[in-house]
Amino acid sequence: MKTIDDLQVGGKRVFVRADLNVPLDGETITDDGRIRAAVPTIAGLVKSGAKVIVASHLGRPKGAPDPRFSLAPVARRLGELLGKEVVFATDTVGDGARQAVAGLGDGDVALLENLRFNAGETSKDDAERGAFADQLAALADVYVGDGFGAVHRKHASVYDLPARLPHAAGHLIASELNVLKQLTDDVKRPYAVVLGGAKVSDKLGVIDHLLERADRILIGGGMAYTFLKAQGHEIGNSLLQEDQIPAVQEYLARAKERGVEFVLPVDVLVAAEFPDLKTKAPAHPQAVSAAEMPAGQMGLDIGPATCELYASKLADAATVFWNGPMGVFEHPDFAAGTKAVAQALVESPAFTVVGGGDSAAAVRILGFDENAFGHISTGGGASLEYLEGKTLPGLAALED
Ligand SMILES: Nc1ncnc2c1ncn2[C@@H]1O[C@H](COP(=O)(O)OP(=O)(O)OP(=O)(O)O)[C@@H](O)[C@H]1O
Ligand SMILES: O=C(O)[C@H](O)COP(=O)(O)O
Repeated sequence: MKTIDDLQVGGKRVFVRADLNVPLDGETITDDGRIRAAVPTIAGLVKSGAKVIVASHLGRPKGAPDPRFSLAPVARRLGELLGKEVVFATDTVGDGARQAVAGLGDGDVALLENLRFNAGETSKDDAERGAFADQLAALADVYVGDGFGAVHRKHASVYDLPARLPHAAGHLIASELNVLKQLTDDVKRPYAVVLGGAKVSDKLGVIDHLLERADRILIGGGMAYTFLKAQGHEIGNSLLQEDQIPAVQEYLARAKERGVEFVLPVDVLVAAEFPDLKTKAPAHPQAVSAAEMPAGQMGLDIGPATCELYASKLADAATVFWNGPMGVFEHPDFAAGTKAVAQALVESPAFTVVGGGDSAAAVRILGFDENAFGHISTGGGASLEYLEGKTLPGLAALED
């Protein structure tokens, strides 16, 4: 795979596919980690005198313009971080984009509007995606793939566009792969993996692979309840992936056979309903045994005994990979589990990797110093699929 250093970019129009999909509260960016991670590549291109065209998706709009998902606030923040004007194009491949690109001098930067305002970006139809990629290709001379968080998506700007232009990987992709390779090639043991979060169906599959790799797997977040149910426990109204129960039972049996330690919550925090994340009104949580969750209640965080248990299981690990918050950390009543795991990682001498948009944001929003972790990956789904050994479309497309 060529890197950006192999390209001659001076005076050329360089299309940078970044992942600037940041959490927004209205027009306020609540965590700018992904924008900061994109800066080294963009700043390097500016320094080399390229005409830089940055593009990204934000959220999941339905293939048409939707102001809630505009990248305008991101353009402002990117400009602040670069210390220079970022011209914002009001569309992605229309007059706005063409004019913005035509007006670029050497070392200037434009950000296109959300790629997903165009149905072609995410289409399953090769021809429709290809037609959109042709329109994007007309804007640029060279392609730099740097949106690590989106490389697992077979989308026009990630997969089809690099085939149409000279291409290379940017600094973020290169540094993410450098770190994640250490978890696939020569991982230092004991290797512990902590999994949580809400995208349960996306993430259960990775356990299949981890059973061959990890020494210890700790489960929290919304994922834990499918495991507790599979063990025959009552889980009230907690998040459940019912169709995955047989798979989960098979994972538990295989873990036993292979001597992989599988650690599940021993207690959880429950409440009668999902908390209000806007008002943050007190949710009156109750700590209960994981084996005795009351019917009608919902598990929303790991409990205090589990926090201690998980901290002890992480204390002597040599490598830790963590994806997915332990609870609904956005509400103060259910942030303790995520804080406890983050604290355990900070105190551990292990090489620690935190992967995932929400997990990385949680660590920063809860006030942890990101430098206290070995690596904070900008990719959640992307890093998990990479660890699974899957071929990622956005990486395959950058190979020669
Ligand atoms: N018990 C629970 N019930 C419901 N939601 C939960 C629970 N525990 C955690 N969550 C939610 O999980 C969400 C994060 O999960 P997600 O799987 O998206 O994490 P991520 O991998 O870091 O992000 P991404 O995959 O988007 O990069 C948070 O918004 C949190 O509120
Ligand atoms: O947040 C992410 O994981 C990436 O930006 C990809 O977004 P997606 O899951 O909407 O494709």
